[in-house]
Amino acid sequence: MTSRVFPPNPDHNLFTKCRALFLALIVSVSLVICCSILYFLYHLWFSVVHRATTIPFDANSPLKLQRFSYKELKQATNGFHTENVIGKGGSSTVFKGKLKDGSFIAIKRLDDALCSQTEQEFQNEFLILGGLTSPFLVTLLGYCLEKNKRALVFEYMPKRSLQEFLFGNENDDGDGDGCLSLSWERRFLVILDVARALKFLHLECDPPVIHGDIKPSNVLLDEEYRAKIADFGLSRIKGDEGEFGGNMFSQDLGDKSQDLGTSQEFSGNLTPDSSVEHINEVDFSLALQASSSSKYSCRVGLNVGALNLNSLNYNACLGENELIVKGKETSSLDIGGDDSWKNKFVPSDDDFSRIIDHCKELNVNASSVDEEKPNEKQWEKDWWWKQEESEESCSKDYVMEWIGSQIHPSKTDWDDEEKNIPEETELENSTLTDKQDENKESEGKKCHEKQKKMQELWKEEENLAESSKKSGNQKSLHTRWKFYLCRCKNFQREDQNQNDFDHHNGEFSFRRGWRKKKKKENNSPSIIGGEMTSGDFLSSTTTTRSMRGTLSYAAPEHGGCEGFLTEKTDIYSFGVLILVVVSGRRPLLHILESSPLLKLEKANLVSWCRQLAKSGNILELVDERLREDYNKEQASLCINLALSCIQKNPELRPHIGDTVKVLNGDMDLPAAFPF
Ligand SMILES: Nc1ncnc2c1ncn2[C@@H]1O[C@H](COP(=O)(O)OP(=O)(O)OP(=O)(O)O)[C@@H](O)[C@H]1O
Repeated sequence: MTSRVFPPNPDHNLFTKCRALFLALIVSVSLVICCSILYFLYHLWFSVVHRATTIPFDANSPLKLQRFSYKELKQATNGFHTENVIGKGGSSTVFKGKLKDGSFIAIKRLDDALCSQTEQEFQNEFLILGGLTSPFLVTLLGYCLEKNKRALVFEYMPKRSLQEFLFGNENDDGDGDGCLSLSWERRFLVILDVARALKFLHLECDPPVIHGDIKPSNVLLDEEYRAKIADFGLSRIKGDEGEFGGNMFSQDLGDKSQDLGTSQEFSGNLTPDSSVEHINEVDFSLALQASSSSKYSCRVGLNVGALNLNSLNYNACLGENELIVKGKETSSLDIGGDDSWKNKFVPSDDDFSRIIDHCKELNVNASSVDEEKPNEKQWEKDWWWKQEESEESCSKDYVMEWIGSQIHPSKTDWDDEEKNIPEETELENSTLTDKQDENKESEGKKCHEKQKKMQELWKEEENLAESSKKSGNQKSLHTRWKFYLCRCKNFQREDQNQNDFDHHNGEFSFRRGWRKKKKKENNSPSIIGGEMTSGDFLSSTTTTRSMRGTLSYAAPEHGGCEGFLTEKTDIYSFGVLILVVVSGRRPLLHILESSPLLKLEKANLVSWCRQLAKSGNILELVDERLREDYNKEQASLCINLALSCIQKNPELRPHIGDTVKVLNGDMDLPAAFPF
């Protein structure tokens, strides 16, 4: 029987082929999808990991500044030799350099260990200052960007900073250049220059730029001692409905370069704003009553307080010869008519934990620090201590100053001083005939008396805290201060033997935190000689990282709120700066180490000035070193202007256009305003 062979079914073959093809297609598509997902995830991971240390930054986009190679800068500074160091910031060192053409430059080199904060400030300065040209601003000439190397190149300011001129420099070689070089005429011109610089930023830039960190170390002097403003790391560009600054620049500059907004346009080479004329016509007294509907009101600041920076699209792009910065607000800035924005003033637990971080920077043992948490409401209230005019506030100011001094490494701490007292008493009982010892003894007594006074103040503060506790309130600020003070004291003690930090040469500042200070012989460390103030200490704990100007110069409404900057915050700082320039004193002095005759009230320059104004004796504030060699009319004008600038209510502070007019003699100060 023969078997029957069936011919192959062509349909079946086709079906099999199609199926194989289909499977192959599915597999390859799946593979492509998987690969894409893996690729995407890898990129996501890569950007997240790298974002933690550096931030995407497209240096080619915004400005036409000279790009220096690191090698060039190295050559200009003799390999970044320490001899060429002319300044030190929180995360940067400033070098003097000489270019091949013989011209001098100042190079701000960021420390190698870049963190996002430092990079943000770098970008901020690069983008904001790089787009501005004014004789009252330090010119940014160029930059260097190589791997993790970052540097900004500025015009060199031969007379360095106003801070150094007023208070000397720890690195000063004692060549006689010091505060005495600043005659009254120079001081007055410095004040005028700073006012003009602010006028340029606030009124002649559209949108306005808010410097945000006006203080003597950021005012640099040229050969003729004319002042220019520097350090735009914390600056902000203000729009009608918000402000733009470092955070935004840094966060998404690279990512959002295609994402053009339209609502703000910022021109680097600006022409005067037409509204300036209008503002100039406003009567000064009316200006003091500026309503919140004013273009220059602090309404924006309130909005900014509630502004979520992440809700902004931002872009910077280069026009033909100018910087165009565009921003777009994509979400409502509604503050809801409530006080929620105020919460921005209140330091979070993070802020408090930052003090511990600062202490950690001292290589200290923070193991036991985890107790109390701030009472937010109380904190907000206490923030105003420094601004109140009452006697109580004065003592509080001083208490805060004193707290600052207590954690200053150069200051013997409370307990140690107490321990010293019996020693002095022993000396008293011994056969002391030596005159020197007698002096020591009386000094010891004076010191002891002051300590007692301070302890009484402390008790008063504690009693207040206790009573507020009993009445249902939570812990108040001063107890927290004491708590943190104790911590810091402990930290210091525990850390005394650490080799890698020289306490006696350390200093603390807002931006820097604790850092080493160059040792100088015969330079007894003191709060007066150093930069440390209670403000510094307070600010380190009450503020977010980006609010790092010295607290003494920071307006009360700034209050530790990130981004809460308006023109009026600059005006406040300017007011304090005027007082500092006129008096030749720091805003907060350390009483125990200054003249024993110095009264408590005088420790806080702002409070003291207000008191003098009340008693009609403001000229007492003028630097004694000027003796009678100053223009009394100008001095009292400056002090009165400063008083109007440091008013508690931002809206009552004058506009910068008016302050320039007043200084130029083109406008009178109002006869009276509340101190
Ligand atoms: N262009 C310059 N010419 C001369 N000296 C300068 C110049 N720029 C800065 N300095 C010096 O360097 C110091 C620190 O500079 P700058 O304030 O810009 O650094 P920073 O890191 O922002 O410091 P800080 O943390 O104090 O704000 C200044 O106080 C000044 O003495």
